[in-house]
Amino acid sequence: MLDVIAYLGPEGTFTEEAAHRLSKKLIPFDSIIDILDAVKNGKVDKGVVPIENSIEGPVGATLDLLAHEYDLCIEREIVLKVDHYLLANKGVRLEELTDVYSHPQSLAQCHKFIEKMGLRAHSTSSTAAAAKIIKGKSGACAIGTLRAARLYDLEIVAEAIQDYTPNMTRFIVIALHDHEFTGSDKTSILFTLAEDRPGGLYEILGLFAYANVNLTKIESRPSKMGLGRYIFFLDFEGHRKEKNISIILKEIKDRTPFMKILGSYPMDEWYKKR
Ligand SMILES: O=C(O)C(=O)C[C@]1(C(=O)O)C=C[C@@H](O)C=C1
Repeated sequence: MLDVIAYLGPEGTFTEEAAHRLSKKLIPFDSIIDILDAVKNGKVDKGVVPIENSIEGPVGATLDLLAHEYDLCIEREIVLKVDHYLLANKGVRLEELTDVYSHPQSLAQCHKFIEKMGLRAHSTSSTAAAAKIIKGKSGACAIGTLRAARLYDLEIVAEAIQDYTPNMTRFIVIALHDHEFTGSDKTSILFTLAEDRPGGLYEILGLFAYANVNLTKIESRPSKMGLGRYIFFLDFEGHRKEKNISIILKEIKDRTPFMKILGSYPMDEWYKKR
């Protein structure tokens, strides 16, 4: 039985492309919080959301919702190569364009192009939403996918307009439970420090170095408790049920006021080929 997967819609988004790697039974949602809600309430089996990009960095909404609002698991990661296309209504020439619409992440990943073209930028809930919005809109263009051009009958006026190439976005698959041991896994956690003192973060990171566990990502996000108070997000190689990892996680739990294990899941092929 194919899983029913929630993704950031409408049809034609990069998140849809990532979700298609899991299943053909996809349901579009307008926002990341709606996707997490659908997973939490059992309306879908899983949800696919973006978590970081190689140009723009973290997707704050995903990190903040997983930290503060939802107790859900990361079951898998999907790394996608993202090429942004400039889409416009049929017959419109590049020099006639004045306004560009797209998801904030896409606008940021194409910042130099937008500046060079002198376009006014407008944020939308997704790239495909932008493609629908510009239909029939004079002087308007959208940054989106090849599929969105076909779905919404738009012309491609410029290709691969992102500021840097390759441009990769990492998505996570959110479920109620995380993955069993597969032998080449990653684990994601978050934690806060008891106090702001020299060596506080070093002591936590040192637990991994001492156990020869490789960290693949560290990110700090505001804890919302005041300036200078952070939540730290860590990704590292290994499964939470492996003995050496479980010992580290117990140590962190004993030394920090707040720690969450977001999940253990198979490492995407992209990381294995690096
Ligand atoms: O709007 C889309 O097409 C999305 O899938 C969202 C999203 C994102 O939020 O990062 C996904 C991949 C790209 O980095 C640009 C936008």
